[in-house]
Amino acid sequence: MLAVKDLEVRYGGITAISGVSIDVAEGETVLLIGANGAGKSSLINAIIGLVQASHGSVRFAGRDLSAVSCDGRARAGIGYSPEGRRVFPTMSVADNVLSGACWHGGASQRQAWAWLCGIFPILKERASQPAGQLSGGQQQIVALARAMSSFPKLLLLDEPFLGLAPVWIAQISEAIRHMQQRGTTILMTEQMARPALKLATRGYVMRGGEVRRSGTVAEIRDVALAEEYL
Ligand SMILES: Nc1ncnc2c1ncn2[C@@H]1O[C@H](COP(=O)(O)OP(=O)(O)OP(=O)(O)O)[C@@H](O)[C@H]1O
Repeated sequence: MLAVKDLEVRYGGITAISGVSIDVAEGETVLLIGANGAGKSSLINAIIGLVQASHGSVRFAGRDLSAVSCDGRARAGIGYSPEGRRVFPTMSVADNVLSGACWHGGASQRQAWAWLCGIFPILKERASQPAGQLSGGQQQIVALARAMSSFPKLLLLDEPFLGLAPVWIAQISEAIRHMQQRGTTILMTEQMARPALKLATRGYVMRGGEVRRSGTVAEIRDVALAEEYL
């Protein structure tokens, strides 16, 4: 479903990632693990189109995305939950969530809202409250629901557990399992290897902007846990 080949991302004179190639097959949950600065966000941002790759290619469902805009990639079926949640703080919880599928018609948005409130009852309880007033865990739920609201084929989750207490990690993990049961393909980054390894089928370990190891969860577990320690 996703094929990244020999990707390079530069910020001026800084090379954030280079020579990165990863594949994600339909229905898989693939983990990108690595410490701060490993290049995980740069890779995710290049896939969704927030940063321009200086070399290499990203293909989604057989289509080269190099000339496709960020919102074109979202419309093509890629959902994205950014590192640090990035909710719109003055917009209501409901508007935040539905902004993830703003090109959908009203019926589809109502269906998404009902579905998401069933998974996350807090969305309904806080629907009209400004999202900036929520706790970090609650904001992560808003960010995840926003990414899910377009019923994406591929879900990109950038550090969904960052800074969260165990109770919120459990809720986010449950929602990720829900998306897995729907057959959604997932690519997630994490520094917190332990909860992420429970969700993934395969993974890549990144360090210094490069993929250093890849394999099944069993094959990368030791290296991933060492990266978590780092
Ligand atoms: N906008 C930017 N301008 C300059 N350098 C950047 C920028 N964003 C990231 N970098 C650099 O690129 C490298 C990779 O950063 P990136 O954020 O992709 O890593 P990461 O693995 O996601 O780390 P973190 O978990 O801390 O976000 C780092 O050296 C970082 O300092």
